[in-house]
Amino acid sequence: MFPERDIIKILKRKLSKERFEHTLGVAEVAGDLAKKYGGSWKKARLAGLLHDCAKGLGLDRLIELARMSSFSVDEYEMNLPPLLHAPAGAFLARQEFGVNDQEILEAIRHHTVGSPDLSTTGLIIFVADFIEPNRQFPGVEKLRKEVDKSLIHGVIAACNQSLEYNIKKGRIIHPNTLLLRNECLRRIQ
Ligand SMILES: Nc1ncnc2c1ncn2[C@@H]1O[C@H](COP(=O)(O)OP(=O)(O)O)[C@@H](O)[C@H]1O
Repeated sequence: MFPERDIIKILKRKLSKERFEHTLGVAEVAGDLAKKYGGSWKKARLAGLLHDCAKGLGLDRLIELARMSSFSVDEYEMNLPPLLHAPAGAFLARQEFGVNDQEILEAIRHHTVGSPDLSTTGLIIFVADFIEPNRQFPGVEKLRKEVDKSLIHGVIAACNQSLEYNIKKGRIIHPNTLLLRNECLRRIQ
C-alpha cells in the first residue's frame, strides 16, 4: 500500500479541485471521529482519502470497474449511475492503491448509500461524507450536532437527510439507506 502522501499526490492529479478538497475534508473529519468514537484513525483516514477515488470516471468505465469488483453490485446500483463510484472506488483502492484491508474497502464500497452491517470505519465514512467542512446544505449544522451526540445519532440523521433529499428529487431510493437507518434506530432503543 502506498504511503498517505503518495496517495494524496495521485488523488490531486485524478480529481477536480473541489472533489480533492472534499476528499481531504472527509479524511480529516473521519480521523477525528475515529479518535472520538473508538475506530482506527489510520483506517478512517485512508478510507476517507480513497472514498471518491473513482469519482469523475465515465459511465462505461464505472460499469466496467464495478463488474470487475469482488463486491457484488446490485440492480439498483447498476441502474443508478451516481451510485457506481462506490463499488468502482473499492476496486480501484485495491488494484491501484494496494489497499487490502477489508474494513477500508467495505467502507469505500458502501459510502454512498450505506449498509445495515457497516463497521465503525464504514459508519464514520458515511457521516464524514455529509459533514466535512466544505459541505454546505440546509440542515448541515443540525447534522453536525447529531454527530457530536453519538456516531449512531449522526448516522440516523445522515440517512434521514439522504432519504428526504432523494425523495424530494423524485429518485428511486436504494433500500440500504433505509435498512441502515432501521439498524441504527434499533441500536439506540
Ligand atoms: N439511498 C439512495 N438512493 C438513491 N440515490 C442515493 C441514495 N443515497 C445517495 N444517493 C445519491 O447518490 C449520489 C451520490 O452520492 P454521493 O457520493 O454522496 O455524492 P456527492 O459526494 O457528489 O454529494 C447523490 O446524487 C445522492 O443523492
